[in-house]
Amino acid sequence: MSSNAGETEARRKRCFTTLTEVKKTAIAIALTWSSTRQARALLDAAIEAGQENARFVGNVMNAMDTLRHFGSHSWINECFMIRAREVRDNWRAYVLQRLAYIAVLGLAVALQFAVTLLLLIPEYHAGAITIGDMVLFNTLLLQLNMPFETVARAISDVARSRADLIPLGRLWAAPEERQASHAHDFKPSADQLSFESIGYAYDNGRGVTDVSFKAGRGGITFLVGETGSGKSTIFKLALKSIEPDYGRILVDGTDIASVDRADWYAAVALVPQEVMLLNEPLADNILLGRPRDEVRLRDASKEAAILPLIEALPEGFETTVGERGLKLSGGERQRVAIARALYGQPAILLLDEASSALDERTERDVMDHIRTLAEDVTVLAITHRRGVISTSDVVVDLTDCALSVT
Ligand SMILES: Nc1ncnc2c1ncn2[C@@H]1O[C@H](COP(=O)(O)OP(=O)(O)OP(=O)(O)O)[C@@H](O)[C@H]1O
Repeated sequence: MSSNAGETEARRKRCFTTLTEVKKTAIAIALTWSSTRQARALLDAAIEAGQENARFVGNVMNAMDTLRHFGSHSWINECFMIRAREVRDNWRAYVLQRLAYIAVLGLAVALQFAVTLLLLIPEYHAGAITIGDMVLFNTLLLQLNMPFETVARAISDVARSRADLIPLGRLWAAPEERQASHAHDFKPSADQLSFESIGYAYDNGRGVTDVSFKAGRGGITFLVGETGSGKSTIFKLALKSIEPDYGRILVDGTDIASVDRADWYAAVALVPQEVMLLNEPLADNILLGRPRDEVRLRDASKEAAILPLIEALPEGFETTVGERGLKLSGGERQRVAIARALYGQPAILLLDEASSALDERTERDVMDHIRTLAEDVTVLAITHRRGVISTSDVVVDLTDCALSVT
């Protein structure tokens, strides 16, 4: 009779244990399913934000020269901080969600373990279960560690992401180029640019030699010449990216070597061959962090022959241009770059084959606008297409650096 009662009691306990296990498994599966769905969304957002940030960082690295040239440090820092914060917030949301899930799961496992142990220890004493069963519990206990390992991995991922961002921050914050030792406030008046017997040799001995010419207002000064004749080198010298080995570059009689770089950049604008665009609104791509002036923004866009296109867009100046400006054609990208240069109302404008991606008609429109501007601005342009040159322009032929002005 008592052995029957004992068996019934043992069966009841086994039933209870099995039921508890089934319930716990069902709850764990439901919890894991719903939590994983939520975590996936958060993880996707975190990875997306990370990738977006990486793309942004890549663009910024490619565009370092342009951004420095337009004095966009604080704007780009701000953009960078916003994105870095977004990445951090997304990862934090993901980690917190995982932590909550793991905490609930861990508690449930611990509770189940405690209850099961309480029930099974008397069974073991009664000889109903073996030591092997107890080892099984030990295995369960070890499994409790796994969620915590996941947390540790997530935290180390966050730490690694942060570590990835810090070097860029340091790079960006690094001191810029050395400034002219006797720098002074500089404002060009007549904007006449004179190259006087300039020579520059790269490490490989190539470069330019004895280049002399003058560029002033009233027409565009075109630099022409065979490939490798030194056109881009002349631009690098004019932008103070490199310093001449001999000779002088004067602006209104002042050697630009003595002009502070920031003052020089404020006076000179470059439209490069390779246009750098960020996946930001058109207005931001033109302003690059400079204070927004609606009239100037419209005027610059009009002079760059891109205003009608911008106004035809549903979001106008607020339209984002896509990754590296992919939503725009080559010609449109160049016109944005021209508007960007003109927005700063420069005294000297450098165009590095700035209209080469435009179709003939648009190129003519843009160059006509620029020719009008050349009444008030000194425009120096590199071109391979002689067709864009008009009779009012000046041509500096750099072929073999044997300079001839026609
Ligand atoms: N960073 C550099 N390092 C070494 N040599 C260079 C460098 N940049 C240009 N050169 C050399 O200096 C010379 C002038 O080059 P530059 O790029 O100024 O010519 P370019 O007239 O602009 O050519 P292209 O019409 O092909 O753009 C060439 O012989 C070129 O190989």
